[in-house]
Amino acid sequence: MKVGVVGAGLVGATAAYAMTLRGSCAEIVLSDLDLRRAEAEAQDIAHASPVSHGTRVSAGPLEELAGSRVVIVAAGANQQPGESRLDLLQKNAGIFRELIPQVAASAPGAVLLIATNPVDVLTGLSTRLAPEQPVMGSGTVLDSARFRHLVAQHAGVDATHVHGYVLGEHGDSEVIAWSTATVAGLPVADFMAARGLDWTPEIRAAIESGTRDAAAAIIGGKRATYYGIGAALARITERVLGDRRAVLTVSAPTPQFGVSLSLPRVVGAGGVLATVMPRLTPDEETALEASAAVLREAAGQLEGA
Ligand SMILES: NC(=O)C1=CN([C@@H]2O[C@H](COP(=O)(O)OP(=O)(O)OC[C@H]3O[C@@H](n4cnc5c(N)ncnc54)[C@H](O)[C@@H]3O)[C@@H](O)[C@H]2O)C=CC1
Ligand SMILES: CC(=O)C(=O)O
Repeated sequence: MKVGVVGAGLVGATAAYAMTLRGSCAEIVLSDLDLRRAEAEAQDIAHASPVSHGTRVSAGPLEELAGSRVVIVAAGANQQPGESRLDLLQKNAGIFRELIPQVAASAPGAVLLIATNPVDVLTGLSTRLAPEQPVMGSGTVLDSARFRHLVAQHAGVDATHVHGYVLGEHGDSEVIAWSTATVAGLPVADFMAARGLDWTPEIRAAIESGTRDAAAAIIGGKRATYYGIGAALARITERVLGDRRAVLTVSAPTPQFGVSLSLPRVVGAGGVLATVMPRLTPDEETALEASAAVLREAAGQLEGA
């Protein structure tokens, strides 16, 4: 099972490293405009292979993506401190208009997994640029992981026993859907009460801002985020390769909202197999519609540009 990674920068290389350590696939090919960088990253990651799962890791031009089952796209500019993801739109859309048709031609049939920001708008653009190809974006898989991590920290449990979804934009308007959140199968407030833990509006607000503002905080401290997204991309890729039918908040075009955004979706071979619309509170529904409106406006800026 072969996976392509286009854009061998911090995100693409970290995703390849995560897949190598996890044994997600048999072969990884890295491609980048800067082929020397891709070759150096591939060589460095390949040195982890004999002491992990023996994954074959190489670098090459886009043509070498042929035969990939999934191609992760992480090519393009990242945020500078103070920039929003949407500020990257015109620059990265310009890159995608040239790149995505070439990726699709090189790896027909592969699921395109978009990571480049603003990921929702670029996922929508990619579905138009590669109409024959299954396309999804990493969306709020990372944000949902950040949310689960923070709830788990407060609850004092392993984060794999915390569930809950962040919906809408992977960005400032994202919706932290508390109504979907559980710890050990209990609504969060019930779990905290059962364990005698404080559960105040201030604690909830801190978890919300810690989730929404995580990227800005990390970029402020070390200029980029890559470990969380690298692991998330490996996980999504494995779910496609293994046809695992995992429920993940990936981004995909959503007719109900007229734009690509994140909702819980069943992910397996071929990408998104179904969407599961959660039962939200009225406030969450309003926030989700507002997030969709932000994305529709951003997507509208691409038309004719
Ligand atoms: N979806 C998510 O949750 C996350 C998304 N990101 C996004 O991922 C993207 C990449 O970020 P980093 O890896 O930190 O940036 P980076 O600057 O380290 O790497 C970007 C790479 O893209 C390459 N590139 C540019 N144009 C290309 C083209 N036409 N063809 C092939 N390669 C090309 C560059 O040569 C560079 O190696 C950014 O847009 C960033 O905002 C970052 C973190 C999380
Ligand atoms: C940069 C980015 O999108 C993130 O870390 O969430």
